[in-house]
Amino acid sequence: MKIAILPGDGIGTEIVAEAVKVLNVLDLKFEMETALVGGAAYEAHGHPLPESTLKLAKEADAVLFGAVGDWKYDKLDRPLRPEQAVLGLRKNLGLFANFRPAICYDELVSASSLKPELVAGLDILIIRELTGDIYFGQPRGRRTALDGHFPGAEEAFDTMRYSRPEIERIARVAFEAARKRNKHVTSVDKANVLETFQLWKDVVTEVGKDYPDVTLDHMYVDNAAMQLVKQPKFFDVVVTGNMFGDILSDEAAMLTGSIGMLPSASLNASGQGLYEPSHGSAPDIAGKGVANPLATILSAAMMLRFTLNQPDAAGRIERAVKHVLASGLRTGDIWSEGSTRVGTREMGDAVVAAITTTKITKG
Ligand SMILES: NC(=O)c1ccc[n+]([C@@H]2O[C@H](COP(=O)([O-])OP(=O)(O)OC[C@H]3O[C@@H](n4cnc5c(N)ncnc54)[C@H](O)[C@@H]3O)[C@@H](O)[C@H]2O)c1
Ligand SMILES: CC(C)[C@H](C(=O)O)[C@@H](O)C(=O)O
Ligand SMILES: [Mg+2]
Repeated sequence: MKIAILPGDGIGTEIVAEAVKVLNVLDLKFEMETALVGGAAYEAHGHPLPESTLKLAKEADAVLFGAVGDWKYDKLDRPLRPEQAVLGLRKNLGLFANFRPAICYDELVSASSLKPELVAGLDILIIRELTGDIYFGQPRGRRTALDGHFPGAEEAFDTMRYSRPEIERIARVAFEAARKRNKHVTSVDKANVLETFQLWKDVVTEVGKDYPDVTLDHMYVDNAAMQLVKQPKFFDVVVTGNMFGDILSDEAAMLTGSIGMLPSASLNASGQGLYEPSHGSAPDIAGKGVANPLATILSAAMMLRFTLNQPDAAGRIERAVKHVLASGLRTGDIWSEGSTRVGTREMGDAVVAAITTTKITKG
């Protein structure tokens, strides 16, 4: 089993180091190879996604990714910006299905932004389409406006688009996932305004006919943003497009206590996957040793379950994380009165200790 390790920038290097530490105590044989990506790769090779990094990612069974980006690259031309690396990996590896589970652990109910009764037991799966939509649609660019409110002015434009097969395949992923859960899919769109999302709604409805055992409802994205904080437990599986999924998953993160708790898996049609926390490189706390590594550690668990066929090892990591939270250890983002504040490394060490010494994480 070969894992490409791409730590990236900012807290990416700090949190990936902890996930690698956890993988190393599982008594499994992995070959791990590390490569530069994002701003770090731009500094060293002049490109955020060098050919050698892309090749390594393509050849590996799975990719463990940290995060990329920093404000200091804001002035670079878009193709050279660190964020293009993550988009390039998603496109080149065909990683169209992004799973972002928002689970509120019992121990973190008080860390959530919502009242305890709204989030206790919360378990939502956001399924975000990851290789289409306005993120990748062409044409895009800048030009002089010929019409609109200010003809003659400089304007910029992007293209929102989805094809029927793209919508069909992500819808099937969502219905299949719902079958293994609470059999409820909410498709989030903006069909009242956008042609793209009228097609989205039509296709999801058609695919839904093949899954009569799964309840399907449709919700406009603005209402979904509200319902997520009004009654989050209404949701089971949420399926949506690339941009709405990006925004709603950060919102859902705060139901779980912190974006530092939200792992993700991005899969292609053959099950190969890239695993990364849903958050970014957090330049505001980078280098301080305070970032929460649990989203990355939980992403490594998803990698073991989804791509590397090691569900027992995945379960050991997940139980170890619960055990550590139950013991009261908290990084700053999830800290509350009465708990013990720890840094990134101490949190990783505690997960390792739970795996290696605690009986409850075995078997
Ligand atoms: N997949 C990715 O690589 C990815 C994802 C999102 C953003 N980004 C990039 O990251 C950079 C920063 O973006 P941003 O500030 O909008 O989003 P961000 O997710 O990096 O940070 C948002 C806030 O959450 C906090 N935070 C994030 N992860 C945390 C963790 N593990 N523990 C504790 N606190 C955490 C940060 O300190 C910050 O206050 C930008 O360049 C952006 O493009 C990259
Ligand atoms: C860094 C950026 C390109 C990325 C996205 O928008 O998909 C990030 O916000 C995410 O959620 O993974
Ligand atoms: Mg995002």
